[in-house]
Amino acid sequence: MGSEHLSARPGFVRNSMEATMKPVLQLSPMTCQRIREIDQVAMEQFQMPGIVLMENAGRGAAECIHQITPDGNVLILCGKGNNGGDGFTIARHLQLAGREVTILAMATTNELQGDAAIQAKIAEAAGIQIQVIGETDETELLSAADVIVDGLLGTGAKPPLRGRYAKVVEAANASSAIRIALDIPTGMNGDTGETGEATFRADYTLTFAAPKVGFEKSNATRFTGEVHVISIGVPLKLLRQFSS
Ligand SMILES: NC(=O)C1=CN([C@@H]2O[C@H](COP(=O)(O)OP(=O)(O)OC[C@H]3O[C@@H](n4cnc5c(N)ncnc54)[C@H](O)[C@@H]3O)[C@@H](O)[C@H]2O)[C@H](O)CC1
Ligand SMILES: [K+]
Repeated sequence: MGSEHLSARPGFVRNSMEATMKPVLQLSPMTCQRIREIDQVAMEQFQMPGIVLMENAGRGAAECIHQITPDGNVLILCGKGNNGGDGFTIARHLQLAGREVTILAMATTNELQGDAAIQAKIAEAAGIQIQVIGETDETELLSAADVIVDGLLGTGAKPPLRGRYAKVVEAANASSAIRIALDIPTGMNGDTGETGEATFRADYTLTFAAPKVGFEKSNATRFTGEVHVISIGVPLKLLRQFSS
């Protein structure tokens, strides 16, 4: 029996957020440095390669994006670091769910390093459309998007934005698309909540592992929008080590 008949069967659990498991332990807000310590402990003490953390982050974020915006084309802005790597990962999972996905990358794949480079190569092999800034009409891409995902900068960046990042963020803010930030709205300091003149104004922020302390600062919600915490799949024992 083809899968298309499965959903007709009464009691069939459709793929939805309800079907996605949530950690039993929610971590309190943390600094970016503390979050990076979670990565380090996961890799060094729990033998979890970084690419596994990124795959978990990307898949969890993709499921949430598909739940928040069940249809419409998605433009994913990918920076040069692992925040961008999350974006490449998300693109594959949204494509798998049948969504129309385009990536606007701030660098070519061979300029990327580490886990981000791996995810970008997988996305390329998967045939996902990747446009590189400066080699495409980004204004056209941004104005045509129904959903814009901000995978430009995360915990590894400190404002003010350098180079073309500010222009892309301002063009995204001017669009009528639903805006979803990955981890931290680009342009915001995750520790202080301070925002520069160009800060991604998100309707939703999907933040990894734990909320960032900066999100609690005044007027931060103007840029984070509704915050959802996305699990990166580290063991409960590790979460317990980091829960205050
Ligand atoms: N444990 C977790 O939560 C996990 C988080 N993941 C994701 O990884 C990013 C952090 O990645 P990292 O490579 O350390 O840094 P970024 O991608 O945020 O940025 C680095 C990148 O940006 C350039 N840069 C720095 N400052 C600026 C600036 N002011 N203007 C322009 N460009 C800047 C810098 O040169 C680098 O190229 C985290 O946020 C999560 O999204 C993992 O995927 C999973 C585990
Ligand atoms: K971001």
